[in-house]
Amino acid sequence: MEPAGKCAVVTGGNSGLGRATAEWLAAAGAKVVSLDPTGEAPDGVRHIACDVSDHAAVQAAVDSIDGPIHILINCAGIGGIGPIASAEGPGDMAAFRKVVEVNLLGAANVTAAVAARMIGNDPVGEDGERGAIVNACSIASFEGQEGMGAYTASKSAMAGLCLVWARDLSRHGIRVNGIAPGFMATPMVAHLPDDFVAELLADTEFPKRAGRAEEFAEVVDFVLHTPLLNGEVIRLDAGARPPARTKWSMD
Ligand SMILES: NC(=O)c1ccc[n+]([C@@H]2O[C@H](COP(=O)([O-])OP(=O)(O)OC[C@H]3O[C@@H](n4cnc5c(N)ncnc54)[C@H](O)[C@@H]3O)[C@@H](O)[C@H]2O)c1
Ligand SMILES: O=C(O)[C@H](O)[C@@H](O)[C@H](O)[C@H](O)CO
Repeated sequence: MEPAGKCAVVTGGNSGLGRATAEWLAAAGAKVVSLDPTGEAPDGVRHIACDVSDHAAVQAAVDSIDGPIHILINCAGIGGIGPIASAEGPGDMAAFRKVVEVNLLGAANVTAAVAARMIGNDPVGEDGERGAIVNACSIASFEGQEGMGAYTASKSAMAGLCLVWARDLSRHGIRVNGIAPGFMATPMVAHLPDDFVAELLADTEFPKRAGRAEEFAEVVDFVLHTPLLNGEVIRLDAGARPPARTKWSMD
């Protein structure tokens, strides 16, 4: 899927990985729309204020986009830390629900609305491709650390859904893939203490540094331009396999 002249929806396109991807898509000649409840879209990107966990708002936002939609990047996401239970009692189920509602159900809301539109697109190129969808997964899709239950629930589901949604949509010429980053330097993780981050990065293989948002956008570029890639989740984590817990997180 060549972005030039296409329409791309990026959720969470006003910050971090989504913003870098929206900027790359716009520079590549796509018409880009960011669905994000806060912040400002990059130059040349249309912003629709939208909470992806609000099903009706998502449908209205997608309906307000004229013409075909070819590309969807599901980047909207929030973090959340807390054990399922502790000596103080049960874990915070409202917080658990919120993370799953945004990261998982939000992505499902947008994918349902956008994919339904993609199905009506004219087929493009020798394969007759109609659309391409990329899900922001996480290293936590595979190795969630202590206290990361809600986030891991959402991100392991997002990874699992790449194949299922690819299977749902293959008959319509729509591909679905995921990218699973390790620690990326974005506003989402800017509040984390330096010693915690240092310990995480020490566990990477090579290179031992945080990823840059532009490196995520470069993998999106590769995914969009590689027609044979479908139902796959690409790790982008410098070979990191996080331990169960960091020294920092121990009591
Ligand atoms: N930064 C990392 O280390 C890292 C690693 C792996 C995966 N991820 C995932 O990548 C994605 C992007 O993360 P980031 O680091 O760029 O974070 P970020 O906080 O910089 O950007 C996330 C964006 O999502 C938006 N957002 C939050 N809730 C939303 C909602 N309900 N509806 C629509 N938009 C909403 C935010 O306003 C923000 O603009 C997330 O799904 C995150 O889980 C991040
Ligand atoms: O998805 C993310 O926002 C990040 O990758 C974090 O999950 C950390 O890198 C992880 O805690 C390391 O185990």
